Amino acid sequence: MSRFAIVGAGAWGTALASLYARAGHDVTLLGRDAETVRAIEEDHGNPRYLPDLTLPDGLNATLDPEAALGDAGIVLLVVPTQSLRTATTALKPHLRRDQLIVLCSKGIEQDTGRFASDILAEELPGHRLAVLSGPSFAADVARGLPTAVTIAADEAEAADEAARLLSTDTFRGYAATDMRGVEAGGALKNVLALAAGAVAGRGLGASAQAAVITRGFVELRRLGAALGGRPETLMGLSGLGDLVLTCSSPQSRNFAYGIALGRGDDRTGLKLAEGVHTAGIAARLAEERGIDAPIIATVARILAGGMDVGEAVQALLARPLKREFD
Ligand SMILES: NC(=O)C1=CN([C@@H]2O[C@H](COP(=O)(O)OP(=O)(O)OC[C@H]3O[C@@H](n4cnc5c(N)ncnc54)[C@H](OP(=O)(O)O)[C@@H]3O)[C@@H](O)[C@H]2O)C=CC1
Ligand SMILES: O=C(CO)COP(=O)(O)O
Repeated sequence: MSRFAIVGAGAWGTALASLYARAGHDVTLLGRDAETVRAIEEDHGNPRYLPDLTLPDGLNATLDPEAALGDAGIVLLVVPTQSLRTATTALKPHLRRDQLIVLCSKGIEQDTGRFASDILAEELPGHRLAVLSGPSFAADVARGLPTAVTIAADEAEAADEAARLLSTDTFRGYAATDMRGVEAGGALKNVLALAAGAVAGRGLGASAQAAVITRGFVELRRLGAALGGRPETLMGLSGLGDLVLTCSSPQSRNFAYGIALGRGDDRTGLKLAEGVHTAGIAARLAEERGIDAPIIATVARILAGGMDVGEAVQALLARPLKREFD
């Protein structure tokens, strides 16, 4: 059994910690909020991020980075993308080159256009990295429901090894060598889920929602490929698979945020929706590369306050007709 350290005691970090503790691994969750750490240790729960779930007995939580990371063989980084650089910098003195670092965030750093693996390469050069991404709601994984994800590393053997280490009897990891494609799919599907949610929230109908998901997938494939992802990765679990999940369930925080946008509801206090932080930079990356991505650009404009959802729908429908496949 391996020693796991999981950084970030939010919904996804706590779910992955539960998964690996149930599978018999020695797991320590590193939090930064004393009450959350206390609740995990003493009450076997994380009411702030995963209410109504009982966490397994063997799951430890701490505020002390050295206690969590010191003798861990596998370190999962599970913080929001915009916090990843700060979190990594703070942990640097506690991390070792022989540890496998697994990146679980889904987004693009908004000031730099960097993905998680770029941030790690800059902040912790020479460390072994894997990316874990795919259709996987925290509450499902924490409950032990069957889940399949992509686990990518630079080399095939390293990816196979990471997938073996990170799979359990309910959590099936498919190995891949296209880290960039996996990261691009995970980041862009969140932006598209905002669009699909806005369509649902505005009551535009199931047909419009299917159109947005399908045309959104065209944009994910175009931009994902321009950013260096392989077509088959973008068609896989971490691309199409996660797009389907996130664009079709209010359990998704991005879809739920989109619903609020579509309804014109107040969005203060909603849970983390990574797409809100990724939309602007994704639109900019598309523009810089000459990639046609009107849905992503429209989401970015709505979030920046440049148009409302009604105007956005009119503008998208008024675009010149074109061939479906160019
Ligand atoms: N939830 C899900 O179903 C899934 C989420 N993901 C991805 O995982 C990432 C994390 O999401 P999720 O756990 O759901 O988010 P949550 O909002 O539920 O939790 C985020 C956690 O990160 C902590 N955190 C934030 N900044 C730092 C920092 N600088 N140092 C240490 N801890 C920090 C927060 O601490 P505090 O409480 O103190 O603010 C909080 O515990 C996102 O990129 C998301 O897209 C991927 C797959 C599934
Ligand atoms: O990434 C996820 C599912 O794969 C979680 O989606 P949300 O962040 O939208 O809740």
